[in-house]
Amino acid sequence: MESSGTSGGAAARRHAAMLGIGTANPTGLLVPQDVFAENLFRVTNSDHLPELKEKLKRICEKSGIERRHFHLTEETLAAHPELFDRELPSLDTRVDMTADAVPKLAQCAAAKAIAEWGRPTADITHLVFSTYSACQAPTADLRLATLLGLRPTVSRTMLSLHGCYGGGRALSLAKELAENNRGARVLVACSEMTLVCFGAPDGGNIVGHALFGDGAGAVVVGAGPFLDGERRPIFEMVSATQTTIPRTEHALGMRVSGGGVDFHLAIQVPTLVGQNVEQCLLDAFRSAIVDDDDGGAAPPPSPCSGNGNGRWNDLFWAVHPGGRPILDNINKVLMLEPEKLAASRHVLREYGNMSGATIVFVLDELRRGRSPLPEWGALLAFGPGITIEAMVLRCPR
Ligand SMILES: CC(C)(COP(=O)(O)OP(=O)(O)OC[C@H]1O[C@@H](n2cnc3c(N)ncnc32)[C@H](O)[C@@H]1OP(=O)(O)O)[C@@H](O)C(=O)NCCC(=O)NCCSC(=O)CC(=O)O
Repeated sequence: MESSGTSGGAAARRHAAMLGIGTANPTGLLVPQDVFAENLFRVTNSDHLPELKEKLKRICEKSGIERRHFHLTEETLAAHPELFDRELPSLDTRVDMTADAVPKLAQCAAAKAIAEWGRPTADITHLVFSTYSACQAPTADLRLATLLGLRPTVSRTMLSLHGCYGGGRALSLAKELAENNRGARVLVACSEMTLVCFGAPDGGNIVGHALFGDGAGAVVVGAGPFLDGERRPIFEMVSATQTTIPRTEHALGMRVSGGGVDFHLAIQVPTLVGQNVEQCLLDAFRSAIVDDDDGGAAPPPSPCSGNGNGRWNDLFWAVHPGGRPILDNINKVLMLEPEKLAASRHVLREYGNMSGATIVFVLDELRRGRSPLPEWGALLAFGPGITIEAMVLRCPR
């Protein structure tokens, strides 16, 4: 596998850290998963496809999801039949609707992250925005910067169509920006809305219907020295790697067409992720170097095989819950105790797969947990490529 790693250069570096985390969901619709198939087939006039409806019900039952939030309401769908009638062109409608809704949802999450961070919005120096819903320029990051009142000098980067690894990539980029620009404070925002891919169910998109939901996550990232009023770091971002699994380009993908964004999810995705994840983790831990001036912190656990010695269980885990079998496979390959993936399963259950934003929900859930976290942890996110983002995290004592 091709793997690129960043740990930040010479010794005595200051690792970037997450200084504020916020999440948001649209207020439009909260749909319980057990009525999702009935609702979807009714509102899209698809009840003439009973076998497909039964299949969607089976998939929903096995999804590990209990409810999902959506921006689209039944009223909006009634006014815009092009959003579910694939004979009608709908890209204009989708572009118009997402142009405002996607950055506004990001604004809700970002406002929470900035409030927790504790410094004025004007202190944000960089913005990294990730979404699979960006179809026009100026891009959604500029709209978000305007909504938040960021400085005109804020340095913006837009990540488009990275899918579920967009959150991991944005955090990794934020780490590099923070560690290499003294005083930088980077706002990461991921905002995902299914209205860009919503359509009447057909055989090709049935799993996506059962999985994806709407949500936004935001994180303020900075490296020391820390400023007056800043809260103490939530998670230190010690090292990060990105790995592409060779010859899997066709397994997972998105494509913009006249009818919006189509998702392709091959049935092999959970197996492919399971087969490759441990090597990515080993690479990420190998590139982790601890600061000399780190206050006497123990070094990260040395890379280890999951075959029996159980060291992976010494960590806390922030894993993108791409789907229940993905979590099951990771659990099995790394021989994790069941509670290690509890935060990921909780987010999957309560919100579904919100693509790139999901990892921020998992981080938020982890730090809110009742019991203290172990010192060291691992973040994993996956998406088209197949691309795996891995990051070594440290929970400051
Ligand atoms: C769909 C599932 C809930 C089904 O659960 P199980 O696999 O345990 O159950 P199962 O084997 O009985 O399958 C139930 C039915 O779903 C069908 N099925 C399963 N996976 C399918 C797929 N990828 N495409 C089409 N059909 C699929 C099976 O054939 C079966 O059909 P029948 O009942 O007719 O026999 C699960 O496989 C799942 O969550 N898969 C998605 C994982 C995934 O690819 N996630 C990545 C999301 S994208 C992401 O996170 C990154 C990104 O987008 O960037």
